[in-house]
Amino acid sequence: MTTPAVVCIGMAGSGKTTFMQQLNSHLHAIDSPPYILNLDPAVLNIPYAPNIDIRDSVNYKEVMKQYNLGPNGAIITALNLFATKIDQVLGIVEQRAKSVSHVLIDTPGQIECFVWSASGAILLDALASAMPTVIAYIVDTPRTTSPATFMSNMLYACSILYKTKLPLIIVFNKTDVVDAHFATEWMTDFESFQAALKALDDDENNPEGGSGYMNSLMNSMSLVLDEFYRHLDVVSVSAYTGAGMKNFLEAVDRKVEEFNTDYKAEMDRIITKRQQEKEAERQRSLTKLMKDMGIDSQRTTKSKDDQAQTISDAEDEEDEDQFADQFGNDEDAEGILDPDYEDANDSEDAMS
Ligand SMILES: Nc1nc2c(ncn2[C@@H]2O[C@H](COP(=O)(O)OP(=O)(O)OP(=O)(O)O)[C@@H](O)[C@H]2O)c(=O)[nH]1
Repeated sequence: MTTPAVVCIGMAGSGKTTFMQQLNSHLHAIDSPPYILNLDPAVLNIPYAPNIDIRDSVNYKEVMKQYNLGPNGAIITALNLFATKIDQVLGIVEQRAKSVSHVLIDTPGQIECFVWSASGAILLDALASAMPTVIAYIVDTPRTTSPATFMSNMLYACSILYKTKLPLIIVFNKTDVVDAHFATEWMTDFESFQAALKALDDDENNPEGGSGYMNSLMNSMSLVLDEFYRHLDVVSVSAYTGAGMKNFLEAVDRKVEEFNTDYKAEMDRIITKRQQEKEAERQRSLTKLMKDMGIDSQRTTKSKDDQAQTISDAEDEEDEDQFADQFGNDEDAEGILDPDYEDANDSEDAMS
């Protein structure tokens, strides 16, 4: 499938939801409407109409009450509950994606709840195995003008790239307030960033000026980031005015190409693993069923020398041989879900 999925990730208040709204309007205006998923269970109002909304299947407040959780724990648990439905959701998305230009996904502002949770990984893996998937990391440009904050933000983006292994676009948002030129310059010209760091250090009145240790750390970090920047696409947008949406879509196209050439092999490995896990699960259920029905297990594991009595017997043997080749060790086929996921599965009350 070639319709790309764009997953919007960004710190709280960076403008993900507004960006999604603007992108949605832009795509409608150019007559290529997207399909939209909201994965933020705690959001109150969404200024666009999502096609699939996590809030329709998981009641966030009920999750908080039932599990006695705080806001972040409840977001993670809500995502876990939603992940139990991923096969159904993906089936619908794959079906609908055929008739839309893009699949857009909004995520919670608590980045770690999504990127670092088991359910976030399951959702992203499932998505990337079905269609080219690109991360749009939304940055609040006016809040990133100091070199130290800028570097922290870029390190966060780097950790997302490292964790998801998906192509990443840095989206400098709110450029109607502050032009992102300073940021793009820092990313392309190492010396200008060093100069900004030095100016910060020389300014005695600036509380962000660091100690000798901090300065040397920031210098080393900026060298590491220089390598990270080479693999990125950077765009400046204003989710408020709509500026930069065309550039963003062009960047998505470039990243889709990169996904197909660089990331597909890794994704294919994940698909194969998932198929093996499914097959192992099927086989486990079959073995259990046969045991429950009192069918002699010897018959299913008879030696190759035994003569097949019927055609179906012969086919069974073939299947079993293939299975044995693939799953000599049952442990290889253990489920990909964490225990939280299993626990969440037990709870029907929080899910409507
Ligand atoms: N000036 C300006 N304000 C923006 C822009 N994009 C978003 N905002 C404002 O920034 C604030 C946060 O925007 P949201 O879209 O709710 O941010 P979010 O990242 O979805 O927030 P969470 O859902 O809490 O993580 C709102 O007041 C928006 O109006 C922009 O491009 N320019």
